[in-house]
Amino acid sequence: MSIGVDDDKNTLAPDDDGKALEKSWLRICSRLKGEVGEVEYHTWLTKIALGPVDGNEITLLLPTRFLRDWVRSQYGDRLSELWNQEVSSIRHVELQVARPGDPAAPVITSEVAAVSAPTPAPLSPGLPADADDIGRLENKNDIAATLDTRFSFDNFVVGKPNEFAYACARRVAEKPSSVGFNPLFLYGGVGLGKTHLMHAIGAELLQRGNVSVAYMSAEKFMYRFIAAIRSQSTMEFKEQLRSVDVLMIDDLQFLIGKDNTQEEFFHTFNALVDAGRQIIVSADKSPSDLSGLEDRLRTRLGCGMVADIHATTFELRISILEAKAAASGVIVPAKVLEFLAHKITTNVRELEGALNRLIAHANLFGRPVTLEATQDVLHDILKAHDRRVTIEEIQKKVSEHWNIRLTDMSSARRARAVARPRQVAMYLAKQLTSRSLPEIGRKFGNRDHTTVMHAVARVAELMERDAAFAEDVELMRRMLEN
Ligand SMILES: Nc1ncnc2c1ncn2[C@@H]1O[C@H](COP(=O)(O)OP(=O)(O)OP(=O)(O)O)[C@@H](O)[C@H]1O
Repeated sequence: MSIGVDDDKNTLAPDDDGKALEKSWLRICSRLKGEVGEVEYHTWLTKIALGPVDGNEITLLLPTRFLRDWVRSQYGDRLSELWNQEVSSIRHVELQVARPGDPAAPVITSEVAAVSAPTPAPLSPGLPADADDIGRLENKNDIAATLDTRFSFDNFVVGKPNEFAYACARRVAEKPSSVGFNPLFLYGGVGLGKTHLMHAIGAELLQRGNVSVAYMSAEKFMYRFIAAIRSQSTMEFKEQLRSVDVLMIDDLQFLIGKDNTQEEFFHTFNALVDAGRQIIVSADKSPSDLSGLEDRLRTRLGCGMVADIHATTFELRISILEAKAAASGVIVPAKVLEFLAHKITTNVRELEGALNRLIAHANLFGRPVTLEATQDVLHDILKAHDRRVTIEEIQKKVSEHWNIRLTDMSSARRARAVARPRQVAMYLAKQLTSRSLPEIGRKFGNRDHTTVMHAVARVAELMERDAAFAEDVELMRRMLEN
């Protein structure tokens, strides 16, 4: 969940009392302001506050979850780059929700920083902002990480592609360490809900009480391990890890090629499983496909329950969007949800990000969400997902289907046998690409954008009235999308 960059330039002095960081933060704020402009900066970025630094990670705090998610999706990478440029030892920016009275509570916000010289901030590396979401652990701070309370079983939308993984996760949350479910190995493509399920398991276990849970990414595991070696406290680190009831390691593929960390993980893994503790691991591939991991580790990882999260289906994407739209309280028309589910197909995180942007826009400007507004607000995202269908392909397929000449897509002929397929092609160009109306018009013999608008409206109207025609157009769309 943290954002990282790689580069080595300036480093943070070990005895830095926070002043250098404050100065860096001031410079970052002023650069950001210059880059995004006054309005954006004041809308989204003035509420960020400096949190603690822990090794190569700096925490930035935001007052609400909504702002945290927004800043993460829109500015996360840039913040990370800017921090790394300022202090090369900082490779990760962790965005968290601040809590009042938190020991690591923010003192320097970007708002303060942007207008006046700050007073020094106490940058004590205390508990993370969501400290009480952490499982009960001896020496809590060292190995525990926050569980993200956004991710629960209740808000995980279940469909065919993920029902098995979901059932396994629930089972482990109810009865950890059952034979056959230890380890639980969750795998699947990027952004399909592995982390969500792990956090949900953690939250459920903690709610049931009396267990200690540790969750961390494999990357964090490695950094902690290296830090322990540096500070000559590996024994302590091992003991902490081996004292938990449930250990969850996310994105295990990160350990490929990191032989020493793998070795350490292998021993921890064995010690925990042998002691009857539960291990939950996620990765982007199945244990047998994780070439680059040691064989003995792969074999052990595959010994328990291996559950695959498959790519989403259109139906699942619609259900996820419906659930998230309902939770936001903003009315998002079914047409818009379908449009998004058609356009963004591979990654739920991106799908969610697109919806969040629409919702933020609607909230900010008090305007209803419409298909037109969606195409406008999400122009950049849609463009990135557009590569599959070009207007030329649409014209070719439609001409073949209605048996007209390809040149008639641009000709001035107005006979219905030609004009109707041309209108359908314009309609599909509007639906399946992110080209603007004037751009589409140009591709159809330099027609005016109002002609395209008329064509789009006419085809939509005909589809409402004529089921056979609607079926034809839908068939075209599916053929073009595949
Ligand atoms: N079935 C689902 N129901 C609700 N939300 C989902 C579902 N699947 C994924 N998400 C959401 O999509 C986003 C990405 O999910 P998550 O971080 O769990 O993916 P991941 O598989 O761990 O990705 P990565 O491979 O990048 O680690 C999260 O905000 C999560 O809540």
